[in-house]
Amino acid sequence: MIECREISVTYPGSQTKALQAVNLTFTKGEFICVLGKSGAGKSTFIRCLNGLQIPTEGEVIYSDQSLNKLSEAELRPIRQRTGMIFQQFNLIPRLSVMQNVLTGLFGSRPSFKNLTGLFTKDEKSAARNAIRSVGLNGFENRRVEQLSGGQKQRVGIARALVQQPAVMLGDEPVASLDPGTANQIFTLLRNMHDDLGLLTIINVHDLQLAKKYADRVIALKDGKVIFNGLPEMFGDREYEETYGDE
Ligand SMILES: Nc1ncnc2c1ncn2[C@@H]1O[C@H](COP(=O)(O)OP(=O)(O)OP(=O)(O)O)[C@@H](O)[C@H]1O
Repeated sequence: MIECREISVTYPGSQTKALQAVNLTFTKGEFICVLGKSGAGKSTFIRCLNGLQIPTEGEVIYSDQSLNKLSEAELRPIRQRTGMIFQQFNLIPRLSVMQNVLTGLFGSRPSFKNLTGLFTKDEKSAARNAIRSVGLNGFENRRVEQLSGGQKQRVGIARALVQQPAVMLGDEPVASLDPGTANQIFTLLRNMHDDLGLLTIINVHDLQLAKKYADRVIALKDGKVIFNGLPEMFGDREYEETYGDE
């Protein structure tokens, strides 16, 4: 479904590669966690998967299309089917839960419609269903700034869900949450993944979460893949290699 062929990223003005010749293949139905210490290249990697970052070398193939070769207009439907959740939630704090979730539909509508802020009955109903499925029934009109971190991430997930994603990407989505809430969010993501048959790829700092929820673990170090396999094969030696003296 997604294939990374020898992708490398060098940021302008930087001497080092943030990603170095990464070769990986991802299939529908897989739930994958990407581990690595700060600066290992996890965010850069996730951003390459939906065309937010175009590799300086190599290419990402998404359902037989090379992302390098697509125009912004051609990338749009791919991004629309790719839900993305973030560490800092990337919500609009002063707007309601409902209004934030509806922004997930922006990519599928003509821009002039987004300027009006008007949504159809069906769109509102889809947003309400997404809000219900993340456990926030009754919070539709609550302003996001009044919610806890875990509730905010649920709104982020509902916004991704309303896009009817085939792929769900997460860039450290639980890094700002306490361990109990982080587990609840991962349980929600895993259930959603199983129900909808998604491909889910999530950056996470916490090895225990990766071991508990992932089908496959990938570890990055200095932009290189140093582990790619079953969570139970990621042992002390792999931990030491990934995190070193952290
Ligand atoms: N916009 C940028 N310009 C220049 N260098 C960058 C940029 N973004 C990231 N880097 C560098 O690329 C490398 C990989 O960064 P990246 O953010 O992908 O790592 P990460 O594993 O996600 O780290 P963290 O967990 O701290 O977010 C780091 O050395 C970082 O300093």
